[in-house]
Amino acid sequence: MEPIHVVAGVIRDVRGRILLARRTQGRDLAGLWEFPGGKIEPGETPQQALQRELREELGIEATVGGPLIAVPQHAPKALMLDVYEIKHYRNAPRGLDGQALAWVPPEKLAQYAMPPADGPVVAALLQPDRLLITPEPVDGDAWLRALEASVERHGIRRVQLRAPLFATSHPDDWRRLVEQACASLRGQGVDVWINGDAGLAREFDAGLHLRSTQLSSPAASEWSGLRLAASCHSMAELQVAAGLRCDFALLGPVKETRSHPGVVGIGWNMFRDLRAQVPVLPVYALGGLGSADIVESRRNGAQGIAAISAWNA
Ligand SMILES: Nc1nc2c([nH]c(=O)n2[C@@H]2O[C@H](COP(=O)(O)OP(=O)(O)OP(=O)(O)O)[C@@H](O)[C@H]2O)c(=O)[nH]1
Ligand SMILES: [Mg+2]
Repeated sequence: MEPIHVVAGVIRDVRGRILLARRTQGRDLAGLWEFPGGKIEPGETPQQALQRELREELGIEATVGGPLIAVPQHAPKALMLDVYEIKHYRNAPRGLDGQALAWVPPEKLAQYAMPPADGPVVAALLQPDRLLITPEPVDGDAWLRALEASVERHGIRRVQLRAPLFATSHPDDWRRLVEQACASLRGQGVDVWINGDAGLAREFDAGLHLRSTQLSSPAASEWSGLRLAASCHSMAELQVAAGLRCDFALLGPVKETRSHPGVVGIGWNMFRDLRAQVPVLPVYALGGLGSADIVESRRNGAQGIAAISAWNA
């Protein structure tokens, strides 16, 4: 069955607060908060549909801006939640269907109970759209300096410290590098994640980025209290990541990569289809992608791009 195409708007007031509407009784998902909007009718463009919905539901005349993210969802209902920024609008929004309205500071959005597909929308508003994954160090000091420079040059706000070979062959050097990297990246305002090692994540108060192999035997007690993210290659792994309430997952490879030559990517259609199985979970796309792919990734339901090669040059 074709998914229902739903358009919704991010409407801000002069203080930067965002408008949520509460779904009224007697409809599906009653009582949950949502971004105002509704279903596209035959013959309408998404922008026309959104203008009409906002006129009908809120009494405003809106100018639709750029797309934020389009979240595909398979179940419980097949839909595509296609969200746009509202550039400006005339009239003060009112709940014309009797729905309650709330102006919510962005950092408080997570306190409102929303439908599953809104999870990635809120993440797209609040969290970084690019995630840098480190390469293996050759020389530790050079690795650290290069990391700081890449973060600066590419405007990176989220980093995964990953070096499985070096971490195994030089565990003490790796621990020291992780310590230095955490200190310096935090000074640059970066959210730091550590690949695979719960002990290091705990010691340096970073998130734990789970390898896909760790998802097959979840060590819930060892990970308790840590922020979790996960690398996934299949629907089953994505479902484990969602079950662990990961902050986000990585899914790929979308295209063939320099680090894995000869491994064919899954492509955007497959990416979208897989991520639609776990609507609530923010998912970065990776594999042969960089800054130029962020817009397309958002059209396919991604939080953005994760990459080694693109941002370590
Ligand atoms: N407007 C809106 N709909 C959402 C959001 N998240 C989400 O899952 N949906 C789902 O998308 C569908 C939107 O349909 P709707 O009920 O608002 O449709 P509508 O305004 O055209 O009115 P209708 O109820 O008369 O059909 C619902 O199944 C709703 O649960 C959201 O943030 N905003
Ligand atoms: Mg509606």
